[in-house]
Amino acid sequence: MKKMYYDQDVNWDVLQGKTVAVIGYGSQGHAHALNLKESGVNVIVGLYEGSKSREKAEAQGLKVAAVSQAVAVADITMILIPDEKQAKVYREEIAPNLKDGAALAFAHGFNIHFNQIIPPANIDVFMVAPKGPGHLVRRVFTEGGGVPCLMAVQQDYTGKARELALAYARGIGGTRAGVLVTTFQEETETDLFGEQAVLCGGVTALIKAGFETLVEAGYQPESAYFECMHEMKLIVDLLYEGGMAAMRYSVSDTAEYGDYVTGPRIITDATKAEMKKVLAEIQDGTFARNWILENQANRPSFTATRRKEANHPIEAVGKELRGMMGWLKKK
Ligand SMILES: NC(=O)C1=CN([C@@H]2O[C@H](COP(=O)(O)OP(=O)(O)OC[C@H]3O[C@@H](n4cnc5c(N)ncnc54)[C@H](OP(=O)(O)O)[C@@H]3O)[C@@H](O)[C@H]2O)C=CC1
Ligand SMILES: CC[C@](O)(C(C)=O)C(=O)O
Ligand SMILES: [Mg+2]
Ligand SMILES: [Mg+2]
Repeated sequence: MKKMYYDQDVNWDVLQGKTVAVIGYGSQGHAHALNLKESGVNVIVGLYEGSKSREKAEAQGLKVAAVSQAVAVADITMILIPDEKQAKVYREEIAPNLKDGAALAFAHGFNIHFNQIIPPANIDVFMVAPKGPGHLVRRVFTEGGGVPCLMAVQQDYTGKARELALAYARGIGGTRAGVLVTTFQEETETDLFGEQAVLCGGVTALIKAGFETLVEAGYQPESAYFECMHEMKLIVDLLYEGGMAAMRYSVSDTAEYGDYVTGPRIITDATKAEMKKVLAEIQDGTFARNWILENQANRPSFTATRRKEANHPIEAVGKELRGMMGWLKKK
């Protein structure tokens, strides 16, 4: 197995006396800022004038400043605003304020790998990319655990970039779970592939196809929802905790037999061939170009699809059923 880095491998001293500017206070931003602060790091959150997030960050005990001011006082600037907004904010507010020898950090390699941000030579550039949604990076940390991270160094101007990245990963809880060294290219391509083909695109397409098949055959939507969406989390929890063996141990032998004979009829060689095409379009920049152009055109296709997806019948029945689950309402 490749070397994995854990808490005991970290030189925590490299963060002593340093200030981290966390730019953005959304999914990843709030998790990084709060986890770092609770790990004893001096954090300042950078937001724009009139940002909706300001009140929340301040209420949670964080210092907040304009992006330019936060970068100017920071030793490490972690960019945690949406990928499609990063290049403009970098050009206008971050680049002019970066100190010689400071570090610029990312949680995803898109803008560096696809040349949307080209940093100057006199800074460190690293990535700490949690392999999980920001709200879970925060929740798991408060429960004493961590989310595994990928770590990469693109520029090592100070000679300390790797130590700094590892210490940063510890500050957000990553080295509790394990940190793997990678490159910006590998993280960018695997992350885009994973979210499109498996984690987000693949899973939602599978759930919708299952739900529609049952409802179109005359079964109750509530029953189809429990079967295809609600129980997905409970099955995935077992995969998370103990791999496929733990899931197959807990389900009935009838389910395990069905898993073996039917799974390969659903995800076929044709599905894998399509996955390879998706990966090729990520690798050759086609996906990145389409996403950048979609944003330049003010997201017509993204907005229309988001609206259509929100109106899928599984969302209406799910909302009603989840409304009766008191423990979910509290979250
Ligand atoms: N979401 C995730 O779990 C993961 C994300 N990543 C990566 O992390 C990065 C951040 O993604 P994510 O957390 O989803 O981002 P979000 O969409 O959650 O970021 C929203 C935050 O950015 C702020 N923001 C928006 N525009 C600006 C601006 N011009 N200046 C300052 N702040 C601004 C928003 O403020 P307001 O609300 O006031 O508009 C809000 O606080 C990306 O690179 C992404 O690929 C990596 C792993 C997982
Ligand atoms: C799976 C989606 C993700 O890559 C993530 C939570 O890791 C993202 O970009 O949000
Ligand atoms: Mg990801
Ligand atoms: Mg991603």
